[in-house]
Amino acid sequence: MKRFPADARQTGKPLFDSGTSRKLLRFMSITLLCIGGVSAMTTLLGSLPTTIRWLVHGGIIALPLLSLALLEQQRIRAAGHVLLWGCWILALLSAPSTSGNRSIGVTIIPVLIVLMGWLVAPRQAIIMAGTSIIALLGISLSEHYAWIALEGPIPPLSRWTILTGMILVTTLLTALSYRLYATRFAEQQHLAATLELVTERSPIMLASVDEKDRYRYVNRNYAAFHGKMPTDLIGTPVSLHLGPGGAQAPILAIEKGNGSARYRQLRQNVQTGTECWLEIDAQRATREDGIYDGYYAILRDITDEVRSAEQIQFMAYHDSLTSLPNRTLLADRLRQAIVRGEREDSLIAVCYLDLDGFKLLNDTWGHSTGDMVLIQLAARLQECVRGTDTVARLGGDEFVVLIGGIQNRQEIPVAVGRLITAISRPISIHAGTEVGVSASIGVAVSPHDGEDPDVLLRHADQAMLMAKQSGRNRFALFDTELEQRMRTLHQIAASVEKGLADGEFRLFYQPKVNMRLGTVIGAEALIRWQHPEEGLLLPASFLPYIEGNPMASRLGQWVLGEALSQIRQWATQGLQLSVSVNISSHHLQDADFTEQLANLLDAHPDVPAERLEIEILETSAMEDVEKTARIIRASSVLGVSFALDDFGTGNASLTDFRRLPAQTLKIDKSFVRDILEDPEDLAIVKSIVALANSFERQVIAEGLESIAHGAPLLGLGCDCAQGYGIAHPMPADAIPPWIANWTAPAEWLQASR
Ligand SMILES: Nc1nc2c(ncn2[C@@H]2O[C@H](COP(=O)(O)OP(=O)(O)OP(=O)(O)O)[C@@H](O)[C@H]2O)c(=O)[nH]1
Repeated sequence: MKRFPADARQTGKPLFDSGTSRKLLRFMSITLLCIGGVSAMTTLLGSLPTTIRWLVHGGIIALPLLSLALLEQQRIRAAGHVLLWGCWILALLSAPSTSGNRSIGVTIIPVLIVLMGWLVAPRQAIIMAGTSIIALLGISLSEHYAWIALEGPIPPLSRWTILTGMILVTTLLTALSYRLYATRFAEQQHLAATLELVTERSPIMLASVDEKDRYRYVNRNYAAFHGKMPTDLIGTPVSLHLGPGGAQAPILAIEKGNGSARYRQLRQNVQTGTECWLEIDAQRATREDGIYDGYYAILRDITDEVRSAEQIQFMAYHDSLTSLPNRTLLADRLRQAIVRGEREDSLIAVCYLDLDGFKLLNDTWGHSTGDMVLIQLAARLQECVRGTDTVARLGGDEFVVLIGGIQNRQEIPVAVGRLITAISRPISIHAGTEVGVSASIGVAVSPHDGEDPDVLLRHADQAMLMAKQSGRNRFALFDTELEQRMRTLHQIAASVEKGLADGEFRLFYQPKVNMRLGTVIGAEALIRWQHPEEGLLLPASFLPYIEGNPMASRLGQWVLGEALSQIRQWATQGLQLSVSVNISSHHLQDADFTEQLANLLDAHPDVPAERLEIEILETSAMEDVEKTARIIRASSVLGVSFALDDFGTGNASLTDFRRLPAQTLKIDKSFVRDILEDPEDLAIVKSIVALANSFERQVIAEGLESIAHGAPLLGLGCDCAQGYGIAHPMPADAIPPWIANWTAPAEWLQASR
């Protein structure tokens, strides 16, 4: 019978190991065979009835042979049983022939009992001892009442000599057995005590349940888990503490697992009131006869393991800052959404968000404030979508929102509009301080723009870049034309990069003059691309394509450096000329623009910073007046001056204008071109000049197409101009001779008087 662990004290095993048992049994069998041979030739059993005599003779031969055969098959215990029980029966059968229970045969019974304990099992030895007493009692009674009147001849050996020998052997064997039993018992006691110590001290919970589903044994931990003492549980039905379902669970698991089962279960720790994950190892117990005897279970609290596995799992699929799904989980959700969309015949909008100017926010307020903003935005985005939709962070300032269940495309702008509104609400970063954030969003719609997660994400990303390039804080829907355009943009940016590396870019210079004084006041640097196959290209054929691309900033830096080198070169030729350079709004918005400028000026120490002027489009300055003003102020500290290019086209309000510390206004050529015929344009130019005068700014007319255009400008107080009417842009080495030869037309001098 298997019991755990109380029954560990009773092993029921023989004292001898199988090797010793085998040797002993073999020895005994052979000895018995010899005895059998000798006894067959003597008249030892002569007084017995013939049948019993032959039975005893046959037994003495058959038993050892059978035992030896069983030993051959490694069936040691069976061999032991056959031999010992067989000898015992033969001893009893032959007892009457040699004077009943005083016979020599009977004297071997104690020896057999001791051997039974050694070789087969202590329990069998006890049975043999008990039945021996009954059998011997029966023999004594039969002798007394002379039921059996068998009196044979006295055996040739002296009965007393054999008796004494047998008593000595039995005493010796008994003493030996006692020692062996005592040692084994002490070992068992020690093992049981150790087991008890281990089971009670270990964090493991143990329970043994009987065949009627009652606790047979529980250790202290198990009982404590249920808020009880072991004595409160032992003997009570399991269902009383775990409910019928809880009581059935291990039994079902064992049945399913063919005798043993390992499974996990979430259970309430009654003592602490917390929920715990338990790992349960259950094993069916069976009695020796194979009958079900309940089960025992080892339970381990694996809550920490489960929690940390959950944590690791969470970290593998979520962004650590915002706890939003990461790229891996997003791909999975997107796959599921595509399948759901196909099933429900609905659309999925994949919205790719990239915050605008987040680098500057980080640089201005610090990385931890940036983190705070990202966390707040993550929460806002989640508020904008349904529980079935997904908001993921890809890293940096990039998020993706999956919106499913869309029935028609008209719903998309509404949903994306909600995202834009949520993002643009001011975010409080410190007590009383708020920042404004915007995002550019690209939207790809499944199934039209792709049915594969990677393709959809790529298309949404491309659309997002378009939204960025079209001015930020807006969204763009992906379309195939857009993809083509993106590809073209990418190719142009790559060839510009190559052209820059191969030195194919040139700067041309267009003189700027003071018409009233008849002097050259500077030159505007204008980029040209000496393309190896397409010849000299004007900026309109490549600049718009790299707008918003990092290449634009790199090209802008090259222009600034080249212009500074040219100023220095002209100075060495005795020509002190100021140069203005056009800078794109994206380049100006580079977080390190002022730093780039300072580095370039440092690289040209002999060029006075005042000789450099930066022209920015009025329209782009108006996109973020505050930011542009900040950059202008920071760069002006270096000595560089600024001009607002194409002035009059950007609808700058007076407030904006006042906030922008640019020293010069360049009147857009569209107004200058028609001043001779169009009184409205003349009026515009007049008001710009008046505005410049009121705010003490310089003013210069762009696109002066003829000498005739000069006089009205001079009449309005606009003394400076540039344009084809004065000179076309020309290579740098053409500038000195042009200046040397240029004189102001007489009409201008007259108009100036
Ligand atoms: N605070 C914070 N900043 C991050 C984190 N990861 C990336 N960034 C920063 O986020 C900025 C992302 O900048 P970009 O998207 O390249 O540039 P941007 O300034 O947003 O410019 P545009 O996208 O062109 O509008 C970089 O400065 C990164 O250093 C983060 O976990 N926390």
